[in-house]
Amino acid sequence: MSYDNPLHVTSEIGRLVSVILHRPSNELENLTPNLMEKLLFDEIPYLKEAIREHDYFAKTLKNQGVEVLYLQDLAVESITDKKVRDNFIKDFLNEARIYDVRMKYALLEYFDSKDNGMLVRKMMSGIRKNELPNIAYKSLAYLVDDTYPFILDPMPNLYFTRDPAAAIGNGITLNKMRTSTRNRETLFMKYIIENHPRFKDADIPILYNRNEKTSLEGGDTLVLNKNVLAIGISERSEAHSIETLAHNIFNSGQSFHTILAFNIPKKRAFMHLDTVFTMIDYNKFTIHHEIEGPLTVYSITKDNNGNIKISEENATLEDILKKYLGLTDIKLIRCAGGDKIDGPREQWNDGSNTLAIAPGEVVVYSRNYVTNRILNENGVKTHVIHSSELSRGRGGPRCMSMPIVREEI
Ligand SMILES: NC(=[NH2+])NCCC[C@H](N)C(=O)O
Repeated sequence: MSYDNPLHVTSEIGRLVSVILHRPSNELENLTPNLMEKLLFDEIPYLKEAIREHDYFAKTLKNQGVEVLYLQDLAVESITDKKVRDNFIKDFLNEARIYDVRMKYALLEYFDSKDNGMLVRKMMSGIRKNELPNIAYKSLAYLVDDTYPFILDPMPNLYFTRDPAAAIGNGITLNKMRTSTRNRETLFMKYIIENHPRFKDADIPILYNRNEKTSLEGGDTLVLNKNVLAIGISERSEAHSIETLAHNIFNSGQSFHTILAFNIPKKRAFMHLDTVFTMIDYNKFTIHHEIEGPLTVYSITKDNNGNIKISEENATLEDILKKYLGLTDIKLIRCAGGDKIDGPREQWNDGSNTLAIAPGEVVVYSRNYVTNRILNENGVKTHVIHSSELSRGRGGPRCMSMPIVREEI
């Protein structure tokens, strides 16, 4: 199946055609206990095993006919032009929180000496102070914080490709991330969209931009169908961002006419909407039972004068979904059946965070076996992947994937 546009995502469940992943690499070897909180990890994964698990994930997708693209390769292929490469390095350093000009210059020289492959790898993995021991000028900030081991912080969350950018229809959101730790990740997709031969001439609508003031992350954006989006107002995505996005989407000439904004609890276990809610079939959804309770959903539409209209929906989640998706029968499948112990345990390891690769067919983590069994009992086909190390970053199969093309449903 081929589409005129390199981005084509009009649902969460249409057969997955192409997806962007990131194979974890040395950035994970730069996690230390002191930095875990800042870098949004709860544990330190064992890299060798994480790679093995991730390769299995990629193989599972390829075996189902999915084209797997890697973020690192796309980034390298986007900077073949010398001018683009120079700008890329410049932008990267400007966002790296290195304020001393001489330090910046030393890094510029260091990056200049690398080929494109090594350049991208180093940007991702971070630079330890002891990698550049002979740096001629050490800034006061460098010297004062003697115990801080990095000149450039690593980006261990890169393998969650879902979050820094998201395809919606033929457009893309280049996200403004909630934390500065993840904000640098979005630069890669910006350069890819602007410069990679696969994307650069396609005139892709930018539905949200990384220089916005308020945050929006891809784990909060779900394309329910070609007319309706669900977006989380969450720990990571702010209400104002959703209004801006609504405005841009309604004016992008696409078929989307409604955004359902889910106001979910602002806490780490629920960081994005997709940690508590995903769509897995025409009428089936995974859900963490704690969001069924008091949950406010706002519908955002456009009135006849082209203005944005917001109304609070006073109905159950089930009725809201029925109403907006035009369905008569809906199944909400609770994480671990809503059990008081298994539910939160499996949700913590992304039991609800499934990646649909076709209607009723999902990729799931092996460790969430209670939820997986319930999915099977409900007629959902599960492709089970290993999950000892990958899950330590608090993200599941949906977080680890950025679909760019799905078949229409
Ligand atoms: N779409 C998602 N749920 N992504 C999960 C990202 C996990 C990552 N450690 C973070 O805190 O940002």
